[in-house]
Amino acid sequence: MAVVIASCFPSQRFRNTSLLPCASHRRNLYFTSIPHRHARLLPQVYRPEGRKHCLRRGVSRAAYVSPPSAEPELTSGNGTGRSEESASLAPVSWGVIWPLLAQHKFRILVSLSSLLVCTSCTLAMPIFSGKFFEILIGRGTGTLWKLLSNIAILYILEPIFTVVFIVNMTIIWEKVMSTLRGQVFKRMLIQKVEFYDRYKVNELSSLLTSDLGSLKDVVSDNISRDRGLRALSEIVGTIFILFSLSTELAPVLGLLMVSVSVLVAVFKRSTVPIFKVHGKTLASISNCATETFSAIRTVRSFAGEKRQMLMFGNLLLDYEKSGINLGAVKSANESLTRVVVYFSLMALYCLGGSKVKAGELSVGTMTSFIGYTFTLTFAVQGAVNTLGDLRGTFAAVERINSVLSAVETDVPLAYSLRKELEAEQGDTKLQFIYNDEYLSKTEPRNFHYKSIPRSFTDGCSLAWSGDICLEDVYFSYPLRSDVEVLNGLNLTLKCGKITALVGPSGSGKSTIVQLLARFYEPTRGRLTVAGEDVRAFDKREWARAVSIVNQEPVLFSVSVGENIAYGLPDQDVSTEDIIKAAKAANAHDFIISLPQGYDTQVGERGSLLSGGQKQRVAIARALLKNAPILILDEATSALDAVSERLVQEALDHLTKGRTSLVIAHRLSTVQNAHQIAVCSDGRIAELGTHLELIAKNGRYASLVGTQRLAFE
Ligand SMILES: Nc1ncnc2c1ncn2[C@@H]1O[C@H](COP(=O)(O)OP(=O)(O)OP(=O)(O)O)[C@@H](O)[C@H]1O
Repeated sequence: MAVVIASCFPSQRFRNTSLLPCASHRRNLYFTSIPHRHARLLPQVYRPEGRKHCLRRGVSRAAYVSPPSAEPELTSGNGTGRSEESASLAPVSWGVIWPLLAQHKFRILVSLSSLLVCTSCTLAMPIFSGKFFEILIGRGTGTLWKLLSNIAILYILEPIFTVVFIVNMTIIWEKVMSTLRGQVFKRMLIQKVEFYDRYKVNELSSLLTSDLGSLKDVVSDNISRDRGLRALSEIVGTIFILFSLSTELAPVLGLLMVSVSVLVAVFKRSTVPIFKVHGKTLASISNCATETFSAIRTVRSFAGEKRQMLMFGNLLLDYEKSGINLGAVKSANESLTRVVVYFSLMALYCLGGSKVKAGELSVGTMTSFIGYTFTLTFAVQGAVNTLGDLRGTFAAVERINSVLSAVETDVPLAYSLRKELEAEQGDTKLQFIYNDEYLSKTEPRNFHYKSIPRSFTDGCSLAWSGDICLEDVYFSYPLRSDVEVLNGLNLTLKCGKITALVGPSGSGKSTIVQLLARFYEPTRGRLTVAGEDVRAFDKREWARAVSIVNQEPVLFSVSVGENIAYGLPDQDVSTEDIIKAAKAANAHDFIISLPQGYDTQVGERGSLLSGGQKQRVAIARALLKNAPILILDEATSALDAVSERLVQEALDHLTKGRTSLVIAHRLSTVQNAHQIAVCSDGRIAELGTHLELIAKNGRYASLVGTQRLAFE
């Protein structure tokens, strides 16, 4: 695979440079640097010190490019190339968990050995009890003190090995779960954007917390005495000892086992739907609470508290009902289990008692038998409870797998992420992030580009020097595939110039933005940069070539400085660079007046800042990113006059030298654009300058006339 580090020249010029890959086979590794003549193509706009435009650090910025002769094979349709195999690989399955467990072979060995020792101690106790009674009634061999000292050794060894067992099991499972959680999170991040249209944020976060939590608990809650593996080993050991003590009495307890097992099987089958309903209702409760609190201002403004309470109350009733159903099934099973145990004990007393009376069985053996009955009872009940927990866990795992079945994986994104992670083995403590065995397994086998996606440096330098074109683009949103939003749209965004996009609501303006950002791919037609299809470029790296500033910029709940530094998420950004970007975005003055300056926390989604302040932080972030393509989606429409002036100044700075697409409804913004495109019914109906379009007296003139493009 050809690897070129940080080349800033357009890919079509590979043939003309002395720094070309030196072999034609794409698996060879190539290193090169930026030819100066191409670096000069970059406009003289704001660049943080120390940052070499498109040049990114070391191997981490390695870019995968094809040999010059190969033409890119673009994936068809939405560009996924997903295979059946990938769909069948569930994110939480034995196939995924086994390799994670296998990394802890030594600990597993220690755990199983200590389990063997502590179970043997537990199982030896009833035998010693029997011997104790034999000695008391004068029939036993050996002294009482010798017996008691043996019992004391058992009492010391059992807790010690229990600790060793629990500690090791806990370490193994916590490590496995961290990796699994990291992998599921990663799996979510590589889904296509429509995945996030389909599922609520809260549903997704509960998969990571409560559903995966249930998988974690099934081990951590079941490593105590009488549960899980320990219960299972006690059951096996007890049955073995019982048969060696008395072949006549053992079948009585065997009957107990069979009965309980049948009950467990019935329980297992009957509770799956109840567990599912219970889990779903809990998720709805959590959704309702999240939605209410995140939209609290809307709730207040409509006096909607009562409605929200009623909605929440109804969900609580559903949860209560499913909880009671679950409890009823559990209690029926619990009492049936007890009935079987008591029935078996009675049988044991009758049969065993008569054998002792007839001298066919010693009192000690009978005493041991009674002891084992209780051991078995507790162990079987523990195993039943574990099975109950497993039911809940299976339901949770099924939920995770059904949501994360690979249907919506954004394969090109997954591909570029994997390559980047492979090249960048970072913090050893976070190896589960970098260890990408899982991603490579989930990557569909039939996914390939005839040539490997080109690098950011290619896409970036092309974007600095060439036009961006939407060529005969058709598009419908995956969740509404019957509605064609774009119908053969053609639009050229001239390099380094501002294109304003206007049009009636719902005409497809924001959809064009989503396609330019490659959140979605066109169903037909293509997007090109300097004549090259954008799908030829590495998707994550393409993201670095496009900056978007929205009407409602989303900030992270960290400090102002960290929010600005997010413009370069993989780099250590210096304070000077952050301040420089903030100054250029007209944000520095308000930031230093905040209580902790650049360290001030902005609150959830930036709620502790005003709209104009958030907007300027977002612009500073975009300035730091220094991407060649800029999209402003109604960036000033929600601001008052003063804020708008400050933001507009910052935007003027930001748009300088970049290929910009501006969606705006203020005439002042629109008429200063180099060209104006009028979008209507998913096409560009008119294109020209303000004066040209007014003279044409068409749709644009009518938009201005009807004040849908507002004068200030
Ligand atoms: N995620 C989505 N899934 C399905 N349909 C969508 C989605 N987003 C937008 N649409 C639909 O696509 C059409 C175009 O929407 P778009 O947001 O591009 O219009 P717009 O011109 O930007 O409108 P406005 O000026 O009101 O923001 C609309 O009919 C809208 O309902």
